[in-house]
Amino acid sequence: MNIAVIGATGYGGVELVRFLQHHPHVRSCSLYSSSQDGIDLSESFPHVGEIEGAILRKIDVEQMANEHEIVFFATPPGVSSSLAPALVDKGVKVIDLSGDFRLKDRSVYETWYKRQTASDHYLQQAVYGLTEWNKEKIENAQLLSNPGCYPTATLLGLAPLVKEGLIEEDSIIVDAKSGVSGAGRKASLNTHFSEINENVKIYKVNSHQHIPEIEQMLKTWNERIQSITFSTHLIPMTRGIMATIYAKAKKELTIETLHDLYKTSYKDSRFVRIRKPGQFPATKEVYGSNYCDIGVAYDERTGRVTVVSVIDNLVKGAAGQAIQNLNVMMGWEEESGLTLGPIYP
Ligand SMILES: NC(=O)C1=CN([C@@H]2O[C@H](COP(=O)(O)OP(=O)(O)OC[C@H]3O[C@@H](n4cnc5c(N)ncnc54)[C@H](OP(=O)(O)O)[C@@H]3O)[C@@H](O)[C@H]2O)C=CC1
Ligand SMILES: CC(=O)N[C@@H](CCC(=O)OP(=O)(O)O)C(=O)O
Repeated sequence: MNIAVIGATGYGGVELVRFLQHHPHVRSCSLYSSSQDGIDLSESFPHVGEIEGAILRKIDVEQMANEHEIVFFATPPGVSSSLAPALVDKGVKVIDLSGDFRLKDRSVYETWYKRQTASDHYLQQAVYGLTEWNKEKIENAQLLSNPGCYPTATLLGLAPLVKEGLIEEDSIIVDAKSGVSGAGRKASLNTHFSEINENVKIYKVNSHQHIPEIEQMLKTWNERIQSITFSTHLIPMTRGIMATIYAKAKKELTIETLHDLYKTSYKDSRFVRIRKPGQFPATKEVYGSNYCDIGVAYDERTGRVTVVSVIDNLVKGAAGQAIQNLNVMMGWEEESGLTLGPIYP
């Protein structure tokens, strides 16, 4: 299998390289850069060591289509929507980590991302890669749109409740926190040390681009869901997302029924772990791994459910889930290359 990674010099891309290096079905992959062709990836990232194919190559879609069966995009918005269609037309399988193909309605993308994306033909063809809940479509996907980091944590946390119709459709509130690597490697005023250290910042209030992505998926599970309240915070850590989700139950529940629902919903999901009643996950418990860990609670006084869902934004929230999707698309074992557990402490 000839694999290519575009954007290998970024955080998502180099995380793909880390996993692909140890993937049992991948012998080598070619790495592409729009700004550093001819340079060895280990110049930017000494931790990857001396690897085959480490010399970054210039992006040339025609030549890539001839050489590769699979191309990953780990690039900023706007790149895959302009380059991927030509690859797809030539029969290449594309896995895109950016948001370019996630929203089915172009006008919604333009409103939230403030830019243009690909034509409807490709948007409709793209399969949303929330692996645990979309496996049948992923198996046959040629253009795979990997979910955003916050949507992955949020949707895995909400799915059992929404699918079972257990919560009031207009009552969902998501309070999410992210480590700074979620913003990518490029330096910016908002993410440099003295802005982040000993600080917590809320950002993109009611305007985060992941709001329509989450709502789009929730609506496919329950068409009565219209909108959610979703807020994001930057916290002083490198990796990790915690999504704390609140919703009003339609009828009285018990913690036992809730816990059973989650256990049953994810009984065949290798990468989703449900905490025992009364226990909740922390981001360090998934650090560096492809796990999504979930804890649930029911407050008898208010009739509200609380769900806590944690992931590593660069793994289950990006490169790990992308490789999980590659495995499903190729008919390989779903956990191939992803079996390493979290790093702790
Ligand atoms: N960081 C995260 O936790 C997550 C990120 N994502 C998404 O994944 C994508 C990559 O994110 P991340 O790795 O964090 O970002 P980074 O900023 O760390 O890396 C992006 C890479 O894209 C390449 N690039 C920039 N402009 C272009 C261009 N015009 N054409 C081709 N390549 C370009 C750059 O490499 P070079 O200059 O070498 O070409 C750069 O290293 C983004 O869309 C992001 O939103 C999704 C989920 C989680
Ligand atoms: C901490 C941080 O800044 N996170 C980024 C995640 C961006 C991302 O993953 O963007 P797409 O999924 O839309 O490509 C953010 O909140 O915008």
